[in-house]
Amino acid sequence: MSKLLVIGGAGYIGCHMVNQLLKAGHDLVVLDDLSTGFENAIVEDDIRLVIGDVGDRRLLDSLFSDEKFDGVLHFASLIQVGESVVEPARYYRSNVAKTLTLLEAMVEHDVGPLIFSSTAAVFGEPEYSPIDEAHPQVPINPYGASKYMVERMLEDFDRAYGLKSVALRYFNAAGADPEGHIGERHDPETHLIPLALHAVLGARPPLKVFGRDYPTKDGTCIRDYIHVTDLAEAHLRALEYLWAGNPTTRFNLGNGNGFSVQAVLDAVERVTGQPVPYEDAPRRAGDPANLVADSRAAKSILGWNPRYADIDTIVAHAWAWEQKRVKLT
Ligand SMILES: NC(=O)c1ccc[n+]([C@@H]2O[C@H](COP(=O)([O-])OP(=O)(O)OC[C@H]3O[C@@H](n4cnc5c(N)ncnc54)[C@H](O)[C@@H]3O)[C@@H](O)[C@H]2O)c1
Ligand SMILES: O=c1ccn([C@@H]2O[C@H](COP(=O)(O)OP(=O)(O)O[C@H]3O[C@H](CO)[C@@H](O)[C@H](O)[C@H]3O)[C@@H](O)[C@H]2O)c(=O)[nH]1
Repeated sequence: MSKLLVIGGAGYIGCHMVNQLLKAGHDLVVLDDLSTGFENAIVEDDIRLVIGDVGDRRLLDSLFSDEKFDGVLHFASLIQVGESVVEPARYYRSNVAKTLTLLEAMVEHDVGPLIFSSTAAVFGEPEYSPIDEAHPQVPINPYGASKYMVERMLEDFDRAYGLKSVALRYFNAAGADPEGHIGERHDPETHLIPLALHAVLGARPPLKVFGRDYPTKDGTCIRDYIHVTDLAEAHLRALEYLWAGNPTTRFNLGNGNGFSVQAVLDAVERVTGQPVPYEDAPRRAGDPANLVADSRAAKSILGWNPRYADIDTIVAHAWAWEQKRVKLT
């Protein structure tokens, strides 16, 4: 059993990670400021939740003095691309400066290794597809740039101070815990699958399809949707990889299958048995036409094998969660 610090563990991906780490028998402390997360997303008993900011150096010093951690998983970040263009200062402060504070504290207290939540947005407009780890990194918005900067810091911190890390670049995180206890809860919600499900439930106005004039088969944008449980599994594998003494690196995480916005709406109709109310809308600024991962490195090096690659399964798990949420409210 290892002792782990999960930062941002009350958020969407973090709470699925907490669930999986507990199932794997690890001992956890969650640090979260609850700015976008939910205390009741941590459904398990006996977890120490520290409510605080990852940029609070005194808090980190006391946490790292109190407990001896075998690793840190860092999910805490601002995550909205559009907002990052309008408020870059907040994004660089939150995602870069606060992460730097964390890295400094980890080095000083000799804590490691680190698993960092990165994103496909570090690549910008793709030059080829599927996107592998060698693809040039030219982020086109402050959100992607902030994650790219942290990736660079991680390389430098390894070289200079020996801090070992893996940056995991998620493509489109989707779905929910197959057992139905937890799921996606962003406020405001900006992601396609929950918005389409909310439109089916009548909880929101019709979904806006952002652009039908992309150079794709049906004119809508293509993305690689990866189940949140499979993402969590990759973190466990990445921890084991680092504990085995392997070097600092980064991996792209997706299924390698692209689904257009229209194909996702078709899947939502198949799963819910109801049409998705939608209207066509102009393109959303900053959306690349096609983002699909080449995850062969994660598969061969980490032994990662996504279990829920089927888009209907991903949507079905999200649908089960959304129906439960509606009953809860
Ligand atoms: N959702 C996706 O599709 C996606 C895709 C690629 C990468 N990511 C990355 O995955 C990570 C998690 O994303 P998510 O969708 O779960 O987001 P989320 O907003 O649901 O979770 C983030 C969590 O971090 C906490 N947090 C934010 N700032 C904090 C701070 N300063 N101190 C302490 N806690 C703080 C929030 O309260 C929240 O619980 C992020 O780093 C994001 O950039 C997400
Ligand atoms: O109301 C909506 C919402 C989304 N879309 C489209 O659906 C696709 C997926 O959009 P969304 O679910 O918002 O995800 P992305 O914008 O692809 O971004 C996600 O995936 C990125 C990596 O691929 C991460 O960096 C981001 O954090 C994460 O939000 C895009 O083509 C959008 O244009 C719509 O047409 N209508």
